[in-house]
Amino acid sequence: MFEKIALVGIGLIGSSLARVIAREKLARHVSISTRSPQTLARAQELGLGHSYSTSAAEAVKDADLVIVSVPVGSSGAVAEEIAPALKSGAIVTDVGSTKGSVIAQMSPHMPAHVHFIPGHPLAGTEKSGPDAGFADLFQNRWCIFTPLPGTDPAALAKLSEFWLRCGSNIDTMDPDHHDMVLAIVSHLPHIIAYNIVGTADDLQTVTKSEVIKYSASGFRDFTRLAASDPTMWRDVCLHNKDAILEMLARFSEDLASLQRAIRWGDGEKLFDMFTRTRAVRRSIIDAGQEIDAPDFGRQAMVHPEKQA
Ligand SMILES: NC(=O)C1=CN([C@@H]2O[C@H](COP(=O)(O)OP(=O)(O)OC[C@H]3O[C@@H](n4cnc5c(N)ncnc54)[C@H](O)[C@@H]3O)[C@@H](O)[C@H]2O)C=CC1
Ligand SMILES: O=C(O)C(=O)Cc1ccc(O)cc1
Repeated sequence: MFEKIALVGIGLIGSSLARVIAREKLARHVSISTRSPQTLARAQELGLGHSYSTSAAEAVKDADLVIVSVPVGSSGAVAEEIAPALKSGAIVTDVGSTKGSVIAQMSPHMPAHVHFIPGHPLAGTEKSGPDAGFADLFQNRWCIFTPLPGTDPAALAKLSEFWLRCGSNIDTMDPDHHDMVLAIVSHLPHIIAYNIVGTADDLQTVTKSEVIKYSASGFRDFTRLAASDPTMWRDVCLHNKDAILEMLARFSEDLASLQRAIRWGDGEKLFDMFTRTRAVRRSIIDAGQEIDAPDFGRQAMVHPEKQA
C-alpha cells in the first residue's frame, strides 16, 4: 500500500501497527522513531521495522504515511519536529485518545503540502511499551477519523483502506462529538477505576493484603484499568478536560441519587436501575454479534446470552 511508513512512538499502539503492517505487507519500508534510546533499542531487538532513529524528523523523511503514536500531551512537540521533514503529499495521522486537543496542537504545524487526518483506534489494553503490542489488536475494532474541513477525499480513502487492512471498522465524527462520546465510554471508566483502587489502597481498617487476597472479580476488573499507563492517562485527563468534567458532574449526580436510594431503603429504585443497566450490556453483546459473526454459520454462533 505504501512505499514507506514512519511510526513515531513505538509503544503498545505503535508496535501493534508495526506488527500488523509487517503481517499484511502494507509497506516496503517501516521507519521507527521514539525519544528514548532504550525503547528504540528494544524495538530494534524485536525487529519491528527497517530503520530506527531517536529523531522523528529523520524517520519521517520520504515517508508516504506518518503515524504519530505518542501520549496526547506530546503531539504538538512531535508535529513541530517533523513538519520541516515531511514529504509533499504525505498522509500524517495520529492515534490519540482525545481529538480536539490533538488537532489544536498539531494542525498549526502541518504544512499545506501534506494531508493531516486525525484518527483514533478504539483498541488497546492496560499494557504499554513495544513488547506489549500484537498484530491482532485492531481486529474488529472501530477506528474513528475526525477529518478537518477540506480534507482530500482520496487521502481519507487511502487511510481508511489502511485501517481496514489492519482489521478495523471505520467511522468518521466531529472532534468535539468524539471527545464527548469517549469521555463517557472510555475516559470516565478509567478515572473511576483509578479512584476505586486508590480508595481501597487508602483503607486503614482493611489491610492491603486483604484487598489482594479477597478481591472478587468486580474489583479485579477495576485493577486492570487502573494499571494503565500513568503518563497516557494524565495526558487524556488534561486534554479532554471539559468533556470529562461534564461527564463527571452527571456521574456524581447519579451516584448521589443511588446513595439516597440505599440510605432510604428504596429497593424499587435500585431494582429498576439495575434492570435498565443490564439491558445496556445485552445491547453491547448483540451489537458485537453483528460485527464479529461471519455471514456463514450465523445460527451456530449466536451467543448463549443472546439465546437466553
Ligand atoms: N493504550 C491504549 O490502550 C490506547 C492508546 N491510545 C493512544 O495512543 C497513543 C500511544 O499510546 P500507547 O502506545 O498505549 O503508549 P505507550 O506508552 O505504550 O507508548 C508511547 C510511545 O511514545 C513515545 N514517546 C513519548 N513521548 C514522546 C515524544 N515526545 N516524542 C517521541 N516519542 C515519544 C514513548 O517512548 C513510547 O514509545 C496515546 O496518545 C494514547 O492516548 C489509543 C488507543 C488505545
Ligand atoms: O484496556 C481497555 O479496556 C481500554 O479501554 C483500552 C483503550 C484505552 C484508550 C483508548 O483511547 C482506547 C482503548
